[in-house]
Amino acid sequence: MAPPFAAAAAAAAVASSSSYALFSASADRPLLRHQMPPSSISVRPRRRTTAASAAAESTGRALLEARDLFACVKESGEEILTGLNLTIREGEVHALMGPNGSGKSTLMKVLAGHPEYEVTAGTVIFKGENLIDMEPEERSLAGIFMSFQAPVEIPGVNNYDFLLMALNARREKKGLPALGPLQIFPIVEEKVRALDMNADILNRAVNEGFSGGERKRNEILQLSVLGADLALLDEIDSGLDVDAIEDVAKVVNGMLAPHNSVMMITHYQRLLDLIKPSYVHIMEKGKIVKTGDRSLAYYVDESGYKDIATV
Ligand SMILES: Nc1ncnc2c1ncn2[C@@H]1O[C@H](COP(=O)(O)OP(=O)(O)OP(=O)(O)O)[C@@H](O)[C@H]1O
Repeated sequence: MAPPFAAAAAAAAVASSSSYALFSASADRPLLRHQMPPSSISVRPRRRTTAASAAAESTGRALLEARDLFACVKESGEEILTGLNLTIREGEVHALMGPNGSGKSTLMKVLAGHPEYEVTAGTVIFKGENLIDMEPEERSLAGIFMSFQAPVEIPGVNNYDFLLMALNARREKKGLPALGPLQIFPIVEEKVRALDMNADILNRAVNEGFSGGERKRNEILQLSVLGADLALLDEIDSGLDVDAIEDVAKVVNGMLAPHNSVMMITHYQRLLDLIKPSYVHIMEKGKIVKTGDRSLAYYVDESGYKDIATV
């Protein structure tokens, strides 16, 4: 039997960003309309930041500001985010760490507009606009991209067609002419090579039958082709071997530009050695309880964190 959302997803792939397509796929409902975050890609390796230089760097314009954010699971009403505050400025890299179940993934999904969650109090301003009022596809259009901890399949939607259609939808929104398959192929091919992916992956359905590592790389491929002002990366390092993490980090670093930002969830030091964070946040019970520079991550172990009260 055909997957229930396959036809809708195929149509929607033309029109929507990957993040919205994936929400819709997981929520088993049809996708809506075109979205196209700006693609702003240039290369600028991030330098290591000390606490002092991190503070000194906080002069960029605020990209995202969350204030006293509370959110619950829509179905059960269970409160997950419990008064979270966060400011991400242009050009910054934020690492989100903390114990299992502290709400890190939920925060990202709430920011991206996942339909399973409801914001019950607080505000989120993204590029000067009220993010909470925006539909998921509008958030994507505004420049938010989320890569999932467990990327879902979109059966029946060819991976290359998905990229081409999503990219052209974005270009259309920006008033740019559509590109033909042959025009974007060299660009996509170069990015596939940078991620050390097999080009055959472009001819397969999105994530269908992909290994865990291939799914993760495919998420980063989407990000690098489509671009984002704010990339939310949920454990892009989990399930990847060392070489793969280096490939992924290289691509993410290559996308960093003065005006775009990254927030990444990780449990591991090694990712932070490769993608240098401006700030590290420790999350506990639905809110950020500690913010510091890279050195804060050394207090985090694989089960979450050591005694944060002593940090
Ligand atoms: N849709 C949902 N339905 C029910 N409970 C949920 C849902 N989403 C999140 N939760 C619960 O909210 C809490 C926070 O989950 P979340 O995935 O955000 O944590 P996390 O910090 O990302 O954890 P991990 O490090 O294990 O990935 C968990 O107890 C989780 O079970």
